Amino acid sequence: MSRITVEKLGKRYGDAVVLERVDLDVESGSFVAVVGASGCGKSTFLRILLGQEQATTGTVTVDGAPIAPEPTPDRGIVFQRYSVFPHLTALQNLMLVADFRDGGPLARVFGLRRRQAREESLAILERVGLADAAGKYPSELSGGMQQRLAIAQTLLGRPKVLLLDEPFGALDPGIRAEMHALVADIRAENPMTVVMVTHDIAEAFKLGTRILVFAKVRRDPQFPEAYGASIALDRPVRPDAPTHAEDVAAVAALLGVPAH
Ligand SMILES: Nc1ncnc2c1ncn2[C@@H]1O[C@H](COP(=O)(O)OP(=O)(O)OP(=O)(O)O)[C@@H](O)[C@H]1O
Repeated sequence: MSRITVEKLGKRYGDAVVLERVDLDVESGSFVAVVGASGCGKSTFLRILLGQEQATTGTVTVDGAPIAPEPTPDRGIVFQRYSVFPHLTALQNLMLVADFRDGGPLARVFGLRRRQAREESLAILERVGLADAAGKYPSELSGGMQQRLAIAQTLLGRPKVLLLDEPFGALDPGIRAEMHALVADIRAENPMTVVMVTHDIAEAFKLGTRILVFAKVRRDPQFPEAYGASIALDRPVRPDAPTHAEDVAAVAALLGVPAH
């Protein structure tokens, strides 16, 4: 597990300020759900946590160390539309991750470890409901199936920090509920720190242990790009208050949407 510390983070693209004064300390093992209006900088924030994007000001550390600019197996991400490798079957896509996790990208895993990697890959395919699709190529899978394969791929990497950018948005409600249960199970098996962006307030309260609302705290109607979003609300999800009615209302009010 990993502790994430964000201090005085700011991000601008040209003259447009996207994020400003973001301060955040995420305890190891937390599940932080981030909500906010479209375009307020949530994905940008995740890309900074991934190391894919540089902050303009401020610092981000994981367990006290700056974020490495290149991907590492410690951090896994699932995007809203994740592209898996098109020239590999579902099983091969997963075995590639197991190879990478167990020995780095150039390592070949032989013998017993390879058999274990295959078994583990088949097991997670089963858990995401793709057992019958092991030999299929991504182009032969529906969008929702590809997304489930992408989720399986990231979970198989057993990242210490899991970043989720609306990973369930395109899935139908039944499958989405199954994926929620899978993420909860995998978290129980392999403790990890999760930051998830979602548009769905109910999903945020269902999965999160803490809810953040990103919104502009300062505004200038003449110059809308002069100020960026920061954390406008930060609430723990209290297990003893199963309906979260007051907190849901506070989040919905900030987002300008009905609280139901
Ligand atoms: N590479 C980039 N260059 C210039 N502007 C960018 C870049 N990436 C994002 N932006 C701008 O930064 C702002 C924040 O974008 P971002 O995708 O982080 O928002 P978001 O909150 O994730 O939105 P959504 O909920 O719609 O996915 C937007 O105005 C976007 O146009």
